Amino acid sequence: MTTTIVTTPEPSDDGRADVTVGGKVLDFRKTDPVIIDAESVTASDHADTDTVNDAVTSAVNGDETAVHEHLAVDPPNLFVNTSLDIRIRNAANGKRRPVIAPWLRSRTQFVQTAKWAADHAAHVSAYHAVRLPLYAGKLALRSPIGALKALGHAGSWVFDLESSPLRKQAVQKGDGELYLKLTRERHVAGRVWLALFTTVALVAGVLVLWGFGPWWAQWLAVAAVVGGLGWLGTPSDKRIAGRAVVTTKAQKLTSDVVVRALASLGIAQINQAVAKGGSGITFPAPIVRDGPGWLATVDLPYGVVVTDIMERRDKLASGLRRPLGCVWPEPVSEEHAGRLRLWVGDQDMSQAKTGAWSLAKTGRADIFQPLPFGQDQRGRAVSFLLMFANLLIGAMPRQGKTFALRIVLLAAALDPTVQLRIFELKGTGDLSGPGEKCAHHYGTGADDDTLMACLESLRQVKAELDSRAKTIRELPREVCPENKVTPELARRKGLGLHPILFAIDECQELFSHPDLGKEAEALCVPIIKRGPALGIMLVLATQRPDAKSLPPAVADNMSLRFCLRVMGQVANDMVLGTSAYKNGIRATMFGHKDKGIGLLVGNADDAQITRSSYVDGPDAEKISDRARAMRAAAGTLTGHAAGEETLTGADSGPNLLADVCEVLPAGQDKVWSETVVDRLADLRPDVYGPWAEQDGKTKATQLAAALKPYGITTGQVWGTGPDGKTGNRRGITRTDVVAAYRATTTPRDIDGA
Ligand SMILES: Nc1ncnc2c1ncn2[C@@H]1O[C@H](COP(=O)(O)OP(=O)(O)OP(=O)(O)O)[C@@H](O)[C@H]1O
Repeated sequence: MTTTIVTTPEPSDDGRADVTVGGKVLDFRKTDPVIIDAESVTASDHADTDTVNDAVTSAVNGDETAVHEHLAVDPPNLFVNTSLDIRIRNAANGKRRPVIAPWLRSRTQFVQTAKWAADHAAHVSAYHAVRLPLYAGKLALRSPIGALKALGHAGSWVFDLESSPLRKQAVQKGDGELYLKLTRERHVAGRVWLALFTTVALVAGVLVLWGFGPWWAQWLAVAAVVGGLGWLGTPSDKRIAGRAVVTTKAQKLTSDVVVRALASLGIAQINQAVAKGGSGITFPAPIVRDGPGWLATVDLPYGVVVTDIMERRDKLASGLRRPLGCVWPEPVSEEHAGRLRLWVGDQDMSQAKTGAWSLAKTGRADIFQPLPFGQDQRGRAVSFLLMFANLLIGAMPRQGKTFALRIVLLAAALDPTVQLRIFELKGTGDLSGPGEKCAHHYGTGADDDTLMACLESLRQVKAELDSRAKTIRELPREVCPENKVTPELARRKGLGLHPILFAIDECQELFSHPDLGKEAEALCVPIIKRGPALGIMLVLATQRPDAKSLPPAVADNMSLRFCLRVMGQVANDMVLGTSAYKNGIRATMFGHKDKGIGLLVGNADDAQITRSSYVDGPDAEKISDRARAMRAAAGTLTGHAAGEETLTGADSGPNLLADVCEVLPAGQDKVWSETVVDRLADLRPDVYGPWAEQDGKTKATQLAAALKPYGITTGQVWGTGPDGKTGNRRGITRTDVVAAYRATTTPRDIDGA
């Protein structure tokens, strides 16, 4: 096998030197020769020989044994001068650094940085302030030594002791001329007089200060003298003040360290590759600083896939000599299965300080824009667009599922146009902030009443699907070109297209209920499928992601998924989607300490390791108060938050209006009352079955009586019966029912448009 030796071109200003090989830019950072396997450089690699020759000197070496791949991937230590043309070319290719640092351009980042600087200064000042007596004691103890040193230096200067060795040397060499010259230059007499004068002046100054000076000046003088002498008397290897902040600088990540760590995983192909005569491990890009850590891109030996590395993350961390929470291997999905992106943080992600949630203190959210959610392992903000999507959150117990859900609900609460329906089926009141203060429907507990109320709310939302679809269908094209809810439509008076966020925490309680589970599934599936375009978002959270607790028809159709630590492949795939585990998207890699850290799928091309922002209970209450005030001002405080009970719960039976809406499909505007009753009996035989057992006229009277409290009247309607007979009979108008139903669920118009 032949080997092409490529000498590294001279680096650019920033220490980078780019070589174009095979259409890819290889970025070298060292001046060492780089050896790449000739097989990896195809004919096309040499097509643009001018480009390559500018930077690359190729030579063919027939030595079969020298087939190693060593890319100069380690960060540079030296700045090397470069010729002007290469500098210009590299500058043209290079990334321009911003004229004004990004943190100075972003108000949030500026405030964060200023806050950090103020905090830091306050900490350092407080640290040293409490240690001032200690520092004073140290200085006082060291001041006698300092005084002796000062006298020594002064004596040596006055009597010109520094030149004494030179004079001795002149005597030893017998160089009389030099001796005389050195003696003439001594000026000892002048220095003695100056020293005497200075001493007298000092003594006089001390006496004057002692006799006539104010007390503070006397103490200041004592402090200055003792401090100065103490400083002089401090040994060079000792400090006076301690360190207020100890920085733990993480070890630089180099290719050697990465190869060593990979070799420690016990994977046969890697061991063969790194053994003498093996093909080695290649780095298609240099190891670079990336946020608060290092990023290495590695091409694993043939046959090794990234998932092999991910499932040995703990061993990899041991090989890198870093805490587990610092080591984050990921596949590079757009490349081959053996390309590994390894990010090694300076600090354990679970220990690293996350910034405050951006909406924690001020600001309002817009549901049509990405909602701030957390940070990735590199400290970059992670937000996602919940509008037109559904979200599934899953995890083992106590890993941060409810905290993550709460962030989403608080963000939605801060957009007053969003109607919240929140059911927290654990019963601990974790979501009581947004639930009690802002939600249209709110329930807490796993009892039958709460489950029935949740189901009833779901029925209402399900019934909304048809009425919203009809509303959208009937809107002029220019108003609704995409046939979906827009911010303008969501605010339009009377349209009833306001966004609805339906959240169920511990949804397994509902889905696994022997009587209600099936209906809950039947309601959620169409909401998940049709809801997003109609402005309805479903957010489910569960600690038991299995087929019984989370029906596959529900789990399969969720578009956004956030999975915190889970134990196995089944739970992983249930939350993150089929084959996620096989594709290396594994929330099983998280440990017990990784609270709030999970994989977010559906927001970007690749799964994002994300830590949800931390907002504790008291802070959530304050944010909810803010959101409630916004809603009150916008006139969107409805239902539970406004003190009205629009849910009937188990005892009061299902919602008649929602049910009538459901059995009257869009397009059937006028329907005989007896037909409506028959359909209601089909929908819910246990409730409406007895109504349907009566004759046609009685059925109509029964329905009229039931609808009367809602202001709905019946009238003569032309229609066709099940037997095909047509005629004029008592019936209802669909628009009347929809309008009455909306009056119970729709918040008032936001902007009065
Ligand atoms: N983003 C976060 N950062 C740091 N710690 C967090 C974060 N989110 C949650 N935690 C910690 O994890 C603990 C458990 O969180 P949470 O109550 O959300 O878990 P859970 O999965 O909902 O639990 P359960 O299954 O019992 O309902 C919290 O008490 C909190 O201290």
